[in-house]
Amino acid sequence: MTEPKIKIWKFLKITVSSLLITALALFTAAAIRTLSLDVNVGLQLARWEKSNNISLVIDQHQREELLARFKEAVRIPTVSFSDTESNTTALRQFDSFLRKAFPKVFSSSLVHHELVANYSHLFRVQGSQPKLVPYLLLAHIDVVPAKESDGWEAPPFAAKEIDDFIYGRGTIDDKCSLMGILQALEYLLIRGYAPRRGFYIGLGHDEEARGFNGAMNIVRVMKERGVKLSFILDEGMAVVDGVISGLDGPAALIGISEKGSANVKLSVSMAPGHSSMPPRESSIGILAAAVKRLEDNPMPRLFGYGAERETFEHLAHKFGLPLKFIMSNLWLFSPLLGRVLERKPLTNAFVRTTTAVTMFNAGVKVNIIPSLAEAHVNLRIHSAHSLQEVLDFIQDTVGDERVKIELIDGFDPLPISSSDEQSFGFQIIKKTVLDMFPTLTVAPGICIGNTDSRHFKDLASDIYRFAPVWFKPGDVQRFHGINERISKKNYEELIVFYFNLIQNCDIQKLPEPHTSVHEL
Ligand SMILES: CCCCCCCC/C=C\CCCCCCCC(=O)N[C@@H](CC(C)C)C(=O)O
Ligand SMILES: [Zn+2]
Ligand SMILES: [Zn+2]
Repeated sequence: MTEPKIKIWKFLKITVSSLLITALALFTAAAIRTLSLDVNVGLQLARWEKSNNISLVIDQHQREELLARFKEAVRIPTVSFSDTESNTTALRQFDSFLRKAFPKVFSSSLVHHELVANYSHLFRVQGSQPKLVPYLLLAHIDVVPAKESDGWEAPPFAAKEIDDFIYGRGTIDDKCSLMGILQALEYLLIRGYAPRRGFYIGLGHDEEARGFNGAMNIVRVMKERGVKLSFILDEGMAVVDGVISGLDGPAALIGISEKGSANVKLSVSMAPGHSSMPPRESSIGILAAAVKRLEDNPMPRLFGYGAERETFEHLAHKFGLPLKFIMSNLWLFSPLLGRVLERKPLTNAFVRTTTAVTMFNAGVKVNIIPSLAEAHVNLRIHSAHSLQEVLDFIQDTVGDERVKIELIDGFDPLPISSSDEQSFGFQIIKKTVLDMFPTLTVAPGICIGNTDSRHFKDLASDIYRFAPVWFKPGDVQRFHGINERISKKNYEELIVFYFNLIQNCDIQKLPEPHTSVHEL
């Protein structure tokens, strides 16, 4: 499989002279604007409240036990096959497994547990200072289907260990977070920890089938109780290491929004007939032409108008020149960078609303002119676009009244969560990451897929999508793909991350910010 790296160094093929001419022309036109060399320099926190955090020391025996528990979780095939079909036997088995694996969590007087919609779980961990607004950690129990015959190196529900990695469906999506959160809480409770700030843990059972039963019912229960949250942390983004070429060192991308989505059905109906007397145009031909027009006319380039702009501005200082300069001045160069990023599917996803034709059905027999041809198009909506604008664009591009266009489901891009120095959730996550991995660059990111957290948007204005799962070159394809795996070390890091994060959330307020912007 081809590695979907950002071919940043293709920039080098852009001649220095053309770059300078463009820059100078635009610079003159925008003479009152100031060029910056690095917009991220000042974004560091000054001083944190002194804390007495317990540090997590894991001995060899505990290491073996925590890995055995994780493997057991992966071996339970909690597959969501579709919106209506899931493995309910496995979901019930998973419930029993959790109670056995984390006895302290299920027996502590500080923890209230309830089953929601039969298979989802909601935990409320009581804080000693009720004035501190609680937060929510989310993960999901279900996984997408996996077949060994697709090319897995190990059976997908065996949790086999190969070269210090555990292979299996759910190892990164999302049982590592689920088990990491509960294992961290188990360890904290064993050590006698009682949080100052209360928090919730929500484990949905049908995220891979849109979360309509699990997450949505957890939301309903929380709304009925009038819960308001300071922030939410769910799956989504990760630590990328060598995935963005030209970037010096690994980066933790904390998702501050996620793209919107739309599923649109296109259909053409005609009178059926004998294939010996074909009409000049068939339903298949008309529909195929419409689909081709959609593929040939991608949605407009919007790079720089959405939250993706912040990602590149934050990462700018980790690139060499000229990229550092370009990314630090996206007010000038975003059209240029957008053109480069659109060349690869992974980075194109950050540039525009994407259009994917995912299903095409027509015809029942070789000698019958088909009466109905149908195609499904899945669109992922850029944060500067709206669902309505996308539907209007499809209508204009198809431009054929014989093609019926129906919106099956869809939603706008999610609001953009705060990521400044006053942002409690973002800064707590950032501090927790940097305490563990001091050399990482932390930047806000956009989640190109959707997560259960979108159902919780009325409960918190700040939603983050992140876990410190390390993605190296080739790993992004393991997500919903073959050979999904996590290293034993990385799983242990996730436990430490949640263990520290929960304690870091106990601080009363963030330290005072300080800023400085270096200008040319
Ligand atoms: C600037 C380049 C940055 C590259 C970052 C790459 C990091 C990629 C890491 C993970 C891939 C994104 C996965 C996001 C989670 C998606 C979960 C999912 O599949 N959700 C479903 C939900 C649906 C409602 C069933 C979806 O289809 O989106
Ligand atoms: Zn997931
Ligand atoms: Zn998934």
